[in-house]
Amino acid sequence: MAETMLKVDSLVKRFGGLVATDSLSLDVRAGEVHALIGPNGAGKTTLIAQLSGFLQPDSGRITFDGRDITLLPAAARVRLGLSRSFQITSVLRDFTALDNVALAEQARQGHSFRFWRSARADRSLRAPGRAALEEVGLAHRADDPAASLSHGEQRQLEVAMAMACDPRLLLLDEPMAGMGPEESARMVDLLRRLRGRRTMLLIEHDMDAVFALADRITVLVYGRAIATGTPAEIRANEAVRTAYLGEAESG
Ligand SMILES: Nc1ncnc2c1ncn2[C@@H]1O[C@H](COP(=O)(O)OP(=O)(O)OP(=O)(O)O)[C@@H](O)[C@H]1O
Repeated sequence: MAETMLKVDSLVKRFGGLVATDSLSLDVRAGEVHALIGPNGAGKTTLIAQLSGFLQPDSGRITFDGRDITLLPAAARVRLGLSRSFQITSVLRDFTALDNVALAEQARQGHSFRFWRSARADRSLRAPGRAALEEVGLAHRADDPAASLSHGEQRQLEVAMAMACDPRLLLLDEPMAGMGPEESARMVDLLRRLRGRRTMLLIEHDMDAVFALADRITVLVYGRAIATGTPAEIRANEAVRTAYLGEAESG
């Protein structure tokens, strides 16, 4: 069995009286695409925020490559190879696709976005930037302003921005959000190409995409993991059908 890359042990996060992460444990194995699904408000985003270091858990432990990272700041996690895909709002619209990737890389290295001029000029950032654009299928758009990219291409750009940091584990927070069927299919293709080369934790509402991509799926309901298994196991799981899939299918 593949080694465990990320391990979450009995994680708890409360917002006042609400337990958003409720004694949650899960593991992500090296090389797998692990999807996290669950109804609205299940706690998916809250979990990703704790994994990436934007939220501090109340208790529990997060281990990455055998190292306890529970209290590590976000930037330090990125340097260890744990990278969250950028949100579309962090794409600078007047900058080219390549500039955006170079800036993301520079920001991850701990520099400020204020020094964008040097990022533009810095050749050491441009080669990995081009490679990342190549990897997501956007090389032909490298010199176009981000504003001229379609919604789908901007989301591909977000993935390239995360890839520029050469992550060992990529946290993808709803990469298909707001996409039409064609754009979604393109993103599924992209993630399928990355599969095997990158370990991914994927949060996604698009069940077709999840079942097409995931090696394993964890189902969250009210902050708890009610099941983890292969897509076939999750489909057949009675508790999951009742709590989520049945509801989604009938609704
Ligand atoms: N900063 C916060 N303060 C108070 N409550 C919060 C905060 N962030 C999230 N919550 C609550 O925690 C619960 C989990 O929210 P979260 O956004 O993690 O769910 P989700 O599974 O990502 O939902 P969605 O699929 O709608 O994005 C929800 O009840 C939400 O209202």
